[in-house]
Amino acid sequence: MSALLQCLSHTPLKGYFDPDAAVVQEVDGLVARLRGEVEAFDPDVIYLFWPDHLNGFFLDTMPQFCIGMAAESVGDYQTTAGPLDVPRELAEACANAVVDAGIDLAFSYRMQVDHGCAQPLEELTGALARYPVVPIFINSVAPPVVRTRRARLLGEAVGRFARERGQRALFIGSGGLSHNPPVPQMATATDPAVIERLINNRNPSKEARDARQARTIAAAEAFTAGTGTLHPLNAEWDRRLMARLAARDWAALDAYRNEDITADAGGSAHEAKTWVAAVAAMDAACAGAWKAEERYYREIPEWIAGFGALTGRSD
Ligand SMILES: O=C(O)/C=C/c1cccc(O)c1O
Ligand SMILES: [Fe+2]
Repeated sequence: MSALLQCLSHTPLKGYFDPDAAVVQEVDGLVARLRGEVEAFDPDVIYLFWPDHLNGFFLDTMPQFCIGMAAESVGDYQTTAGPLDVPRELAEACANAVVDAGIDLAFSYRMQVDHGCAQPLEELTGALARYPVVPIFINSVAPPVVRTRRARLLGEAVGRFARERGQRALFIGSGGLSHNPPVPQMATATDPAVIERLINNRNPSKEARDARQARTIAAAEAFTAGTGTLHPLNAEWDRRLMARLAARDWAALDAYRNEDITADAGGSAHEAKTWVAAVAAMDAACAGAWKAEERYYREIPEWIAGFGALTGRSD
């Protein structure tokens, strides 16, 4: 089967609070190369594993996994608002196959996606709707969150489905690695307004969105200056995870404990489960016949990101 894998960190802080020009140029160069590879591959369909940040999924009902049969971008930070090109029948068939494989997942005919989905789509393909895309949400910010093993099983089920379909498939994992942006948690929230935003903050006003973005930028500035309270980045943790993914060391990957991920790499490092799912999907789609390549890693505090990239190509 002809398949391509691109796992890439995202960050909405690009363009708002940037590192040195040389680093921006380095990442721009990386993204341009990855996009060139996607264009050359010319996928029939993209399966995009993505984490939301309390922009489309809230604590009124938080699924662990959700597949979109139709989806639209909310346009947070610098991402574009508007519809994705979701092939409805394919997404429905994928959901059927995944549930039939024993992975319970929610589904949505009105999925709202944020930068966790829109940024990699725009960066890797040039537009929200350049290619048909099946968006697959993994809860990564609202505990309890799934273990890595469940993300692997989800990915494998999607990969087996893609293999049966036989289309040229691009698998994307968006997010991670170690990082801890200022996302409020129900366990520690005391302000009723914050609690209400956690439970339901769909379609906020422009002022509310701008205020949230300003809070994130201020947190990034303090983090970079060493005066913030955010969990530090952890390059060693990130590099080890990337090596295990590249080696498809499922025993080691399945053994990650959620409490260790939070303690070692920060609350939003759970986003790396999108990489686990995407690598597992690639592995199942190719029946193991593919090669992984670690493409990039750098700690970028300005972007609150252990920033990495991993590519896989079918043999
Ligand atoms: O949702 C937000 O407001 C911020 C999200 C964020 C910040 C920094 C790095 C990331 O990967 C994020 O998703
Ligand atoms: Fe994120």
